[in-house]
Amino acid sequence: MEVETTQLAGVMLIKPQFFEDFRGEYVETYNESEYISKGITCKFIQDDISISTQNVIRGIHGDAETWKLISCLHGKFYFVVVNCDTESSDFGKWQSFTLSDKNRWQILVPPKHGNGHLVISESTIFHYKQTTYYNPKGQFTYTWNDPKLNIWWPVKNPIISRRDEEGRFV
Ligand SMILES: Cc1cn([C@H]2C[C@H](O)[C@@H](COP(=O)(O)OP(=O)(O)O[C@H]3O[C@@H](C)C(=O)[C@@H](O)[C@H]3O)O2)c(=O)[nH]c1=O
Repeated sequence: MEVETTQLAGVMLIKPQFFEDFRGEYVETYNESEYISKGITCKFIQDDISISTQNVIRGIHGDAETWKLISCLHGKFYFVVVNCDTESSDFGKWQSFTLSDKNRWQILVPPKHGNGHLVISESTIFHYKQTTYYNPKGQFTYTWNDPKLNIWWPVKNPIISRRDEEGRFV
């Protein structure tokens, strides 16, 4: 696997190796010792998936504690990471990536960063590992089109949840 830095400090792009043969494909999606050897030393304690249909945006969500390792198990999505640390000079800096079941890319998202994804394929399975247990009270939410962040999305009218429409800070 290859691990690359990105335009955002602490955010890493991981490109796992995948193997194809006449039966299909094989990918190791996580291997603790290999990730540690590449500098990804977070202790992941919870795994999650969400399944969404085309044109859905989930996010922008984050919190002050959690590292997330994001991947696309099925389909394709446009994925955005944004620095949400109001004390950082990089607040509002964002970068986008396209994750799919073809490229198998993963993104490591540090605490105080928000993430959101737009489903491009008919449906997608968004998967992530995280270093904390679910704590909805600790999470922040920015709307996908918050002018403070000014993120470019390849869509004008996404399907979003009530929380994501309001950009609630819980
Ligand atoms: C996030 C989460 C949700 N849930 C439940 C609560 C709720 O009833 C249902 C749906 O939750 P939400 O509406 O918050 O799901 P969603 O809007 O998909 O929230 C997620 O968005 C992406 C972008 C992330 O990065 C995640 O960290 C998470 O914030 O799932 C859990 O049981 N455990 C969890 O870890």
